[in-house]
Amino acid sequence: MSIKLKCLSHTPLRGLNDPGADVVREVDTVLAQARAEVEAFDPELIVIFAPDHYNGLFYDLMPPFVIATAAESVADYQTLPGPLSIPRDLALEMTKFILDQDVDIALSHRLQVDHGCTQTLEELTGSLTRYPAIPIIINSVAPPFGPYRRVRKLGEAVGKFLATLNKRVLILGTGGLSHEPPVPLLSGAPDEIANFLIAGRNPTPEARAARQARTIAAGKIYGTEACAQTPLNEEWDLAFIDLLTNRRLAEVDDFRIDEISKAAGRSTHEVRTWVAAFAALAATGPYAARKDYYRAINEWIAGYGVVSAEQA
Ligand SMILES: O=C(O)CCc1cccc(O)c1O
Ligand SMILES: [Fe+2]
Repeated sequence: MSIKLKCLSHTPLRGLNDPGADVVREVDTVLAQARAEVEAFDPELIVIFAPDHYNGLFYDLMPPFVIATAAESVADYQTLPGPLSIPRDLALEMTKFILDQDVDIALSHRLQVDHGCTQTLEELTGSLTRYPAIPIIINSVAPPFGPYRRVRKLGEAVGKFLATLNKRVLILGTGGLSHEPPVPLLSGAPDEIANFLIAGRNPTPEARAARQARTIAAGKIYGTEACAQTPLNEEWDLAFIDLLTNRRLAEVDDFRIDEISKAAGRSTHEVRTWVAAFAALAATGPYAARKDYYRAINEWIAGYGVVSAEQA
């Protein structure tokens, strides 16, 4: 068993509403390096913890955690279409193992995944099918959320399963850090928006284009006084990265959902995927982690970070 981890932000505005060329180049360089490391590691399995943004999962039945044996990209924004390459039997075995660890997880034999999963797969591997990958979706965008300690337990269960395999495994977490894109809330929503949040699967191309235009417009004013959304919070982001790299993961058990939403934005909870990823790695033994990159990037609506770790 050999395990490596990468956690990084995603943003569908990359390429659609870019910051200055120097910042774009900086991030390109960081991602090229990360991708080269993945290529050199040559993983036999990827486990990707990802959020969903009302593309695959809706309030008609909103699960806290889902694992999939088959999944297809909805190709939102500029992401790749097509199926992921999921090892079906191994995903089923992992599901049973997680349940046996007293962690409830929903199972999908036909999941739709969005940029929250596919962007990172593409950035780190060049496609959606380069390596066998098992996606685990953690609800991070559609409140209410369970406590962070449950996410840590989920990660632990996954890590214990990975420790039983004799494989090179890459664990990925995608999303965060601080940010609040214009994702509507069900609470108080007018009927049309409520209907979308409850049962908005497979929107028309026009609806997708309108959503993309809304996000781009938000990116153009994000962080200014004209913007109603909670701004980026570099201090929160760096403290969170510090907690991970200093192996203080247990502290997430004290995280307060509402406080984080207020301090760093409602979508900051995508860091739940990072918590699960690190908990999985930590369950396999001691680890060493490093911060590869951080910058608060308003144009992308992203406290943008990249962190790597491996067994020590
Ligand atoms: O739900 C949507 O369509 C917007 C999603 C979105 C926007 C900006 C930064 C992100 O990280 C992100 O996920
Ligand atoms: Fe996101």
